[in-house]
Amino acid sequence: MIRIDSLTQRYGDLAAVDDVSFTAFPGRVTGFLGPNGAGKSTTLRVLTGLARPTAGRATVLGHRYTDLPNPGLDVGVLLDASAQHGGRTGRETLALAQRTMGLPAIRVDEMLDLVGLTWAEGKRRVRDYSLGMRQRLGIATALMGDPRVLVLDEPANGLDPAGIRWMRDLLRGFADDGGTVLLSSHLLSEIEMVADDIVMIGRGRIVASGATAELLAGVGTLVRSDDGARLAAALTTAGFQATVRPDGAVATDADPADAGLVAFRAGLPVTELRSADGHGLEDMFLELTAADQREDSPARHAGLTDGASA
Ligand SMILES: Nc1ncnc2c1ncn2[C@@H]1O[C@H](COP(=O)(O)OP(=O)(O)OP(=O)(O)O)[C@@H](O)[C@H]1O
Repeated sequence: MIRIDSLTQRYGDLAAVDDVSFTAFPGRVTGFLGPNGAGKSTTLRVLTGLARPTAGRATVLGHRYTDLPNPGLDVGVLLDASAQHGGRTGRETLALAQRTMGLPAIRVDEMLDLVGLTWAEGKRRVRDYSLGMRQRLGIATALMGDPRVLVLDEPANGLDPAGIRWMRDLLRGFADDGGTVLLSSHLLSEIEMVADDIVMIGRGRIVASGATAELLAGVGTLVRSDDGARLAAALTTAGFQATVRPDGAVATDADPADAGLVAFRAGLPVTELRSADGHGLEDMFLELTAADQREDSPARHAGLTDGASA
């Protein structure tokens, strides 16, 4: 299990991570989703002891990462595959990790096999690896100590479609065996395919979190009039959740009949009214991110911003 509790990380005036709380549970893949600069890497750096937080706490299996005696045996980490030492061969990279963790030398060959790097590729220097090969090598290092928790920052970067499927199957298998997986991505399609739970972050704050299926089901109804802001306000006043999408339509948890009635009572002619089922996570992600970037948006009052446990 991974717990992030009221985590804040400031750089000068910027709150790169602003009071973020969520939990990643065993047996589940938790997708940490957000646009560039949202605060994902900063959160993962604090979680893995590379940065000290301004406030709050991040723990793996109940401990701070830096308090784990041999962290590689508990948590596998891949933060930046391109940062691996270019002068070492893949095999040397793995051998270093194997010795650091006090594991038998056979683990090097086992891990090369597991991630689909050949004997010849293992002998090549990392600087001659493609990004996809570096991701595979990074995964091999992360899995070396047979950990119960995996923390991965954008692991699909550089992988070809077959590699992406391989990664997805690997993470699924790891979680199905009882492991905890936290992976960050700005690729909605990637997260949607693999994550049981999603934590969405925008500008350092959680904008939504929960089971992937529930987040999708929560989209509800789409209603449009010529004044989206007034319509959203009327729906919110009537006790419904409502978010103005970038295209001006309002997404609400009211059913279509209630949404139509609220618009009628507010004197707003409805130009479109339909179930929003079938909207992909991408729409929702864009809505929530856009909403997060507007101060005092309806979404901020819609119960989607409480940073509840995933
Ligand atoms: N060491 C630092 N000093 C100052 N600002 C920083 C530092 N590290 C990160 N930031 C800023 O904090 C914010 C969050 O960055 P972070 O790298 O955590 O985002 P991210 O969600 O991982 O984005 P990406 O998908 O682009 O990797 C950004 O505005 C970034 O410029």
